[in-house]
Amino acid sequence: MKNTVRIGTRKSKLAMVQTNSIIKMLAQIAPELNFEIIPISTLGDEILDKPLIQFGGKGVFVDAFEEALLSGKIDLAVHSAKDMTMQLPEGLGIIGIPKREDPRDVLVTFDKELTDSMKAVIGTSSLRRQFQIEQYYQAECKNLRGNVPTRLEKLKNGEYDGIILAAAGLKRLGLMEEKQLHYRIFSPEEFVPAAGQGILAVEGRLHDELSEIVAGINDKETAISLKAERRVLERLNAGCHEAIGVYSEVNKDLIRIDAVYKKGDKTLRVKEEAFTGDYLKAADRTADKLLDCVCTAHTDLICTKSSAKMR
Ligand SMILES: NCc1[nH]cc(CCC(=O)O)c1CC(=O)O
Repeated sequence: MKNTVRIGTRKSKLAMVQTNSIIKMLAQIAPELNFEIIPISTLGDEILDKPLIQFGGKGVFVDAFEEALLSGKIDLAVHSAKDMTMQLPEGLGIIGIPKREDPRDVLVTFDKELTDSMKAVIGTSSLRRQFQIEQYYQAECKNLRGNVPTRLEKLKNGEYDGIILAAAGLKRLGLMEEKQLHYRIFSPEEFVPAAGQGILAVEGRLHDELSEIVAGINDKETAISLKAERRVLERLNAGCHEAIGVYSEVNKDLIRIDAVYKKGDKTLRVKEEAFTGDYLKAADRTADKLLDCVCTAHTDLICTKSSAKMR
């Protein structure tokens, strides 16, 4: 096997940090390998003035990588799992899934904390974040794009009273303890994260020698969680233009899945629990219940398995 592995990554600082952390893990299990980082520009990085939903959704961050992987220009690509499309091209797959970083969402404010039910202009382009933050504040959501440091700059410039970011990105960039910033961290129960949030996924060509090496970085529980969460999205046929949160946690023999879905004026919530080995069945049941309710239920809120209420 060639011993220089070329790893494609987006150019943002977060993408670079993520790629370097994967390289560190790989270097530990395969010290004979060398790594070269190949920065790749995607449509999603270049068009910054529109919400993603207006120009093709999630795929805009990953298509260029898949071409590069298939043509052999790169050997691996490092992604935030939550930005990945459901269908990967024939021959490619997620071959490495390390332990999940903090999955939670954080409301970041500058110089102040928001009080409950206060009127506030909130920066986020995510429909999932929009409908959930409305459960806590009288939020008027304004589009917010760009990489994490740019988003924080826009907050500091006073364009927003608060912005919502993933704890994972903030932590990876060392931006979770900035002076003057306040962080309201929501538990996954209070504010359901995006499928795959906080998880890194290494994409590569299936069944080659490298894929066996990369599998060495896998965290079993994270891998199960990611598969379960992605399965729910797949069954709902949900792209990033859907207001949907899916979060799962594996605890030894048990997996719990928690999903919220806003469709029209209905807000649906489903909780499932199953033996870990049945994680796909649990994901299917979660999706079935959501679909069922979208089609038939009169109630605008359902809770199964437990009585957690959204506010
Ligand atoms: N949509 C952008 C994006 N994709 C991945 C992360 C970082 C968090 C993660 O790794 O899941 C972010 C930033 C954010 O949502 O705050």
